Amino acid sequence: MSPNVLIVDDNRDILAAARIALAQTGFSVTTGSDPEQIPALMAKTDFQVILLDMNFTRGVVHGEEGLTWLQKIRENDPAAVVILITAYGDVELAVRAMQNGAYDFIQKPWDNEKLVSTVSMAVELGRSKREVSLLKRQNQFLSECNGTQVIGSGPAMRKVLDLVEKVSRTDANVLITGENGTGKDLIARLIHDSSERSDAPFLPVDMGAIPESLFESEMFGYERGAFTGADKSRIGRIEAASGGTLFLDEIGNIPLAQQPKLLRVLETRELVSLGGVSRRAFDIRLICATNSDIQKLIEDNRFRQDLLYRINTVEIPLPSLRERKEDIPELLDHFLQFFCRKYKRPDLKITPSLMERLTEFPWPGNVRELKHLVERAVILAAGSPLKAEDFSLRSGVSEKNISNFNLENREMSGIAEAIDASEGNLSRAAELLGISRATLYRKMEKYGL
Ligand SMILES: Nc1ncnc2c1ncn2[C@@H]1O[C@H](COP(=O)(O)OP(=O)(O)OP(=O)(O)O)[C@@H](O)[C@H]1O
Repeated sequence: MSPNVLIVDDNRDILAAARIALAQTGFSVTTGSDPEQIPALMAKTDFQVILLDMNFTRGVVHGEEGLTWLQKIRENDPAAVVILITAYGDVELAVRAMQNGAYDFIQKPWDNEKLVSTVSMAVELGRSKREVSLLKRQNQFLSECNGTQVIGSGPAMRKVLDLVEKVSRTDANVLITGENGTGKDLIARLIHDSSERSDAPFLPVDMGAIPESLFESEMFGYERGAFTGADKSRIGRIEAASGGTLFLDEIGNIPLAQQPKLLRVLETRELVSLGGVSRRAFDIRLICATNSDIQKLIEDNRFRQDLLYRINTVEIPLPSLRERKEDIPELLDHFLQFFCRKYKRPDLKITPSLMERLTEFPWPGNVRELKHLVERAVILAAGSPLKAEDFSLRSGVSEKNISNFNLENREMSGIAEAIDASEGNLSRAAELLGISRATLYRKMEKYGL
């Protein structure tokens, strides 16, 4: 669908020239010569960009009319993207307009190419503003119904929350490390929500999901014509998070060749979009996360040390669930209550002996796996109290559980599953595992089972 652009100017020649230039490039253009028409036009059409003259009364050149109409437009639609048309050399007025919320200004007489590129950028900004506001509403909804509450009052989690509280008060770059499902995303959101940027967007980007060939255009944006198929300009993820927090998840997946480009942009806090020439400043708080051993990636020359220095001003390591077993009963109770409410089931209980078994389970997929299995148990259980089978610990792996490929994790969960299957009979468990009882004891001790 072509973007709708409204142009309001009392000079009909200006209207005609702008209409021709923009319509030729695929915009759907509406014009008006009297600003009084603006409210009615805005009620009828959803304009992605409004181009507004500064002076409408003959002989008046101080621009107050433009500023008044800018304010009215923004009252009507706070997300409206307005570009002001100013007389040549009236930079002071243009600056005032931008302080009052205009996106940009264009001086008369303009160069058509500049007009088209300014309007294209403005359309993109409006689009990403709407996306971000949708994302914000989704985030809010998710945290309300999914409980972004961070559960865990044991010493390991208290240490994490203490760090979170300290970094939230600053704008420092944070690196969150931990196995899959330990809550890296949750902690990143918590830092954002507790920071001064909480009213601005929190924009998560999965670095593993961006193909190398699209890295620059996705992150830094691109200009129209930058590559085949770039039929309009687009801002990148960094600018889309402007004013808020950019959360780069799976940072270990950034291709090595792209790392110096990201480093430069983070150092200078300025970027040039693909195919562009001008530098644009941005203002973001950066949080990164990884489940990889980043030091190992550096040793293997797959991650740059200087980029790590840039992103890990403060590092927050998240403990695996095995390392904070004390929180497991609390997490089970929390999710049990949450899913019983969600699925309108009566209060399902976990007996103390099952609680003990679940606390001893190694949970290779960490909190995500625990949450997922509680949800399944609540949906499928015949009644209260819940039984071990309701948790199907034997198939207890979560979709995203990459740490499951770790041999030690596999051994540990294999042993826990065998003990589970033999209902605590260790001779039988050793038999199932094809090892001696003594070896089983040794391994149980090793894994704290
Ligand atoms: N301490 C916690 N309290 C409550 N819920 C938690 C906690 N930690 C994690 N969760 C929940 O577990 C699930 C997985 O958490 P999250 O996505 O934050 O993990 P992650 O470390 O980012 O995982 P991945 O590395 O796979 O992206 C989410 O539903 C999250 O809400």
